[in-house]
Amino acid sequence: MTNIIEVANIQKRFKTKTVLTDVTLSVETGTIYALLGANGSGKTTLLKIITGLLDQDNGTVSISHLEVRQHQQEIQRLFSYSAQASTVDDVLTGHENLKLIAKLRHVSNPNQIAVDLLNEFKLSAAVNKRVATYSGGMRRRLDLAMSLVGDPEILFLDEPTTGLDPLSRNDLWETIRKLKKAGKTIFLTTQYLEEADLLADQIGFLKDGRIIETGTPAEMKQLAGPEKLILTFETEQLLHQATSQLVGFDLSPINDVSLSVKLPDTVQTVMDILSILQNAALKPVSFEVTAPTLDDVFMQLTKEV
Ligand SMILES: Nc1ncnc2c1ncn2[C@@H]1O[C@H](COP(=O)(O)OP(=O)(O)OP(=O)(O)O)[C@@H](O)[C@H]1O
Repeated sequence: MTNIIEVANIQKRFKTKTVLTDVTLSVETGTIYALLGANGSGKTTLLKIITGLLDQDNGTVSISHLEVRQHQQEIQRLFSYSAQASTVDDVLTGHENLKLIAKLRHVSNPNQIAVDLLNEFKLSAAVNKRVATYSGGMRRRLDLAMSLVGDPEILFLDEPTTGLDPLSRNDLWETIRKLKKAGKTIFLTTQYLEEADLLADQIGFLKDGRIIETGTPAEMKQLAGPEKLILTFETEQLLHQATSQLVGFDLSPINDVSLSVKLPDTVQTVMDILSILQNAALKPVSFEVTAPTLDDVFMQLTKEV
């Protein structure tokens, strides 16, 4: 696998405000990279720098081994950029919007491209309707369709599902997955942990102008610690008895009748614990193994030190 995007030591300040301190990341060809960060953490600024819309103060960006600032024109053919604010024209229909972009990008047969993309993005029913009448989900789908005119290798999507209802969000996730299957490289920004978890091959966590953690969703979740076993007993007294039997395990009380146990080796530790409880005739009313979520990691990483 080769890296199609390489970002090294990017710094950016607006007047006296430093937004990006030192950002380094890379994206493998044909994968989805999710840049995760809170509001105002600098995601859009970084995206604009990577796509050459904004100049950095320091550091380098290359796409397909070409330095972005030196090769603006060659690079622009390789990617599309879907900004947070929709760029579709409200007074035009979906078909007209697509045809216009196709003409601007000098694509042959703009009419056919528009028809094909409207079909692909389930917008054919609205082909002759003005975009002003579209729902948020349809508008985002049209945005994405427009970004595919000219068949770019890389798609930059700035918060693609912000403001969408859960159904439209799911639809869009499905579309993004399909685009990856078709070989596209996708770089998206998001505030949604679930989105990063479900879509990304790699997540970069942006905070205080740096990527403070990076990894697969599974690796990121490991930062929040191992899985836990939640045990619930019928009475407080039974819980006390169980606690005194489970010496040497990493226990934390949850409430009067429940506790959690950290599981360094999930299956073995659960078997050991249940066997100890069985021998002591202490039957819990329920037990559940819980995996850490990206929410746990987010909480941990955004905690002020
Ligand atoms: N042109 C500008 N001039 C001055 N400050 C700016 C400019 N653009 C962005 N900023 C500031 O830089 C910081 C990062 O903004 P940016 O839009 O990159 O964050 P973000 O992570 O994309 O946030 P959001 O999720 O809210 O879109 C913010 O504090 C913002 O006010």
